[in-house]
Amino acid sequence: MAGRPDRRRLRRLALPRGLRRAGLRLRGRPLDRTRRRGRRRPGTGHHHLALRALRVQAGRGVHRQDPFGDAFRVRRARREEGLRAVHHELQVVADPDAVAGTAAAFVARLAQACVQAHGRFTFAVSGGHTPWAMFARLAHEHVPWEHVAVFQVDERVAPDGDPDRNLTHLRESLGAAPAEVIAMPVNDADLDAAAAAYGRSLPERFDLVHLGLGPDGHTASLVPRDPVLEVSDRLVALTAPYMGHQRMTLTYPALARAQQVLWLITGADKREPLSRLVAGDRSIPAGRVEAAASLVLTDAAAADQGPPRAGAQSPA
Ligand SMILES: O=C1O[C@H](COP(=O)(O)O)[C@@H](O)[C@H](O)[C@H]1O
Repeated sequence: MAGRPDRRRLRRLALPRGLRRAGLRLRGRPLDRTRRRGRRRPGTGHHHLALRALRVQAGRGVHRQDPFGDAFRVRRARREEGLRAVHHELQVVADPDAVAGTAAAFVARLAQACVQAHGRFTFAVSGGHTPWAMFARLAHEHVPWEHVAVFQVDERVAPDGDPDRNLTHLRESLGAAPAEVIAMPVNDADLDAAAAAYGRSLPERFDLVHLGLGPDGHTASLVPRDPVLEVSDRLVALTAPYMGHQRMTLTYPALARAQQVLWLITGADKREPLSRLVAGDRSIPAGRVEAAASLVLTDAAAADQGPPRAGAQSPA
C-alpha cells in the first residue's frame, strides 16, 4: 500500500520559516551557516520502500534523500567520457497532491533564496497537466513575484487562449499572482525568427527549470525521433507536429543553463520512463538533459508503490 504523506512535515514545508532554517545551499555555498539539524537515519522515512524499489530498478542513478532539506543540496554534475552525467536527487511522496505541495514549497523557497542572493529568480516552466496544481499552490506561497521572471520551456503552436496552449493553463493556475510571464511567440508569422528572438531573450542561466516526463520519455517538446533532439546551435527550436501540434521548445543547450532542474512526475504510466530517467538512460529524450543539479519529485504510483494491481503476485 502506498505510504501516506507525512502531514506534519508537509505542513512545515508549506510554511517556510526563512532561509536560515532551510539548510539551503545555492551555487554550492550554504546559505544556512547556523544549521544544526542532522541527517535522518537512512530508511526511517515513510518513503523508504518506494526509494528502495527505485534503487533496485535504477541502480546508481538514485539517491535516497531526506525530504526537502537535502533537496536543495546542489550537486555539481560530473564529466564522464565527455558527457555530463547528471546526478538525480529523488524524492517520492504519496500522491499528486503531495507532489504539488512539496514542489510549490520548494520553488517558493528557492525563489526567496535567489532573490536574496542576486536580486532575481529566473524560472522556466513546462507544459502538460502535472504542473497545474503546483502553480495553483505556488500562487499562495510567499514568493517575491516582483523579482520573478517566468519563461516557457515549450509551447504548442496554437492561437492565444487555446486550451491546448501551455500558457493558457499557466495563467489560469497562477490566478492573481503577479508573475511576469515571458511567453513563447508561437503566433508570429515567421516562427523560426520568433524562436531565435525568444532564444535571445533567455537569461544566461536559469535558477530553476521545471520539467515533466511523457510516457514515451519526452520532456519539454524534445520528442522521440524528432530532429529537434540534435539541435545544438540554437537555444529555441521548432518541432514537427506531435500529438496534434507543431511545438516551440527550449533545446538541450538551453536546458543546460539550469542551475537546478525540478522534475514533476506522477502516475503509473510514468513508471518505465521514470526508471530510465533516474538510471541515466540517454535513449529517451529526457535522459539527455544536463543540469547543474536535478531533483526528481514523484508520487508513489510513478515510483511503483501504488496499491497492488489486479492479478499481481505478492513477493514470496
Ligand atoms: O506534452 C507535454 O507533456 C509533458 C509531460 O506532461 P505531463 O502532464 O504528463 O506531466 C510536458 O512536460 C511537456 O511540457 C508537454 O509539452
